[in-house]
Amino acid sequence: MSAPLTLPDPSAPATATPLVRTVRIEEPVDLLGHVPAGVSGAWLRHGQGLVAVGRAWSVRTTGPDRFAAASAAFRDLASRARVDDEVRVRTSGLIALGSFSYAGASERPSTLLVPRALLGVHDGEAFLTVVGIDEEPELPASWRDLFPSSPVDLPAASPLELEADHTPDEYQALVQQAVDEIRSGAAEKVVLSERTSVRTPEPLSPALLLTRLARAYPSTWVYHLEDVIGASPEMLAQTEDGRVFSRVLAGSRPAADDGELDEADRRAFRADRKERSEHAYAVDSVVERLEDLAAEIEVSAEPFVLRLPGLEHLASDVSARLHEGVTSLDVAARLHPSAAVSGTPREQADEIIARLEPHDRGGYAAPVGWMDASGDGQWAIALRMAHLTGDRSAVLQAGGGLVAASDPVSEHAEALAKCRPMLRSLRGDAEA
Ligand SMILES: C=C(O[C@@H]1C=C(C(=O)O)C=C[C@H]1O)C(=O)O
Repeated sequence: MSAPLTLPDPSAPATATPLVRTVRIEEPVDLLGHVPAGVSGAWLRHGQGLVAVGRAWSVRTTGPDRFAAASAAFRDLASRARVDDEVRVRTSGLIALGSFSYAGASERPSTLLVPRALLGVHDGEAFLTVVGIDEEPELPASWRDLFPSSPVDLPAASPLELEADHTPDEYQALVQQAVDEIRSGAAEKVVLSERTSVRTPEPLSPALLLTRLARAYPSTWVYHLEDVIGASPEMLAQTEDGRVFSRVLAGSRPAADDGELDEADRRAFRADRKERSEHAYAVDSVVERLEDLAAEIEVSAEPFVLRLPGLEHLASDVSARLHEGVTSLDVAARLHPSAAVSGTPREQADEIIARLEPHDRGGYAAPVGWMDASGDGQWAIALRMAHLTGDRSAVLQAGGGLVAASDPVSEHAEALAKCRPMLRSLRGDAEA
């Protein structure tokens, strides 16, 4: 295995001292109304969270130890931090946003980044954090100077140009090949995915995409850092006060956008043997690995149905008491990739994925989130996402779990349904 490569930002020497100041904003703040055009990162849910501008410090890592290397660099930075925080809520003070790559062999670096400034809302309380490296951070006269209003949402200009890596027939043949390998005993579950390249008529605006995603999918964790952007329904590792929470999704079906779903229909989905087995692999993968880091693990007695616009998932919540000193990123690193995004057994599934998927997954299906100086934080799985690849180009990626009973046509439909949140936000309309 290659040694991990750690690339600290050249502007931040190893002795860098972060000076952090968080001040309360007395007036109510509509966070989604203040995602500025130059946003450098974001984490949004139910209208709360963090919006970032600039970069005070960052570390980039690659290789199988990319999590540990990034974690060590941030811990080192945090040990020197001087923090003046009058708000003292979960997301105030020294915060790093992060996006990791799916594979240890990926060429795309994983990043932890401390922004120059963060606008935050937590439990209705608004605040501004500013960070200086080796110098006092400057507080602006008004928080609006750093976080002006979000770009104005214009109606869609003209249609997107879309090109999937495969034709529907080709993708279904790949699914069939994976299913055949599963039937022959090579693995029990494999999560295969498809990429769709998009060209847009107008330059892409991460700020606009974020506000659209957060407004249309308020219950998801909407994220952006570096080249990834999306609206994830799946929480890999959330820690607070010595406890860890993980929401495992596996087993999906397209659903109506609104209107109440027939209860009998939903019961049938929950009872479906194929969906349940797909789901069980994912839950087991999380529970087994959590055992190394936590005790008193509790799992939802029965999977519940998580409803999103256009899609439903079987979901289980897992919680546990963390062993002393274990950080949110330690948990994310241990759980990644769970069988919700790789398969079972993990090594065999990842081998099949690397063979059948034509491209490196980059940040797709990998941890994305934030962490504070104590190591507490939230790491979602970067799903329902795009890689921003150019001024007017992005690559969407989505897939689904395959077991011996999977059907290529419905799997293809599921992968397409999972692209809809990003397609809709790219188009700026309700149709996708
Ligand atoms: C792989 C994706 O989603 C994952 C796979 C699911 C499934 O197979 O049912 C459901 C949710 C996610 O864990 C994706 O969105 O691309």
